Amino acid sequence: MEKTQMPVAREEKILVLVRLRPLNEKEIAANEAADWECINDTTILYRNTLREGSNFPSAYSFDRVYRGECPTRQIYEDGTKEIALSVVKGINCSIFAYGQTSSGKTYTMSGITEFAVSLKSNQC
Ligand SMILES: Nc1ncnc2c1ncn2[C@@H]1O[C@H](COP(=O)(O)OP(=O)(O)OP(=O)(O)O)[C@@H](O)[C@H]1O
Repeated sequence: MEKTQMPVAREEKILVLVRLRPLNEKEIAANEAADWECINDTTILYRNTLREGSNFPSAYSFDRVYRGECPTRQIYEDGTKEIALSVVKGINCSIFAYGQTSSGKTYTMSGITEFAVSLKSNQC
């Protein structure tokens, strides 16, 4: 196929967002420090000194990353609202959370579900 006949690149269908959880009371009391830091809107940095000298990269980029203090509302607005609206319009899509235990999956998914439900009831 000639280059001019190549199909136009399709828009990306999968969006990967990373949300850092703030340290909880127990972690603060134990003087723990967060291992991850958002250094801009798309990159997180691993800053555990145990990894010093390792060959693993310390910066990882995603479609969007959110600091611990970022409210669920913001994550909903710029990360998942459009997807929720598509579902309301009958387009199949899904949102799922992945992460280690106590990382905030339930907290985030319950929060965005509440916003999505209020969006749907506002549309009825
Ligand atoms: N962004 C956040 N801001 C404040 N508190 C948070 C945040 N994320 C999680 N938490 C709190 O951290 C604790 C663990 O969160 P959560 O239960 O959502 O984790 P989980 O990933 O669903 O855990 P598990 O895999 O064990 O079910 C909860 O007490 C929750 O309220």
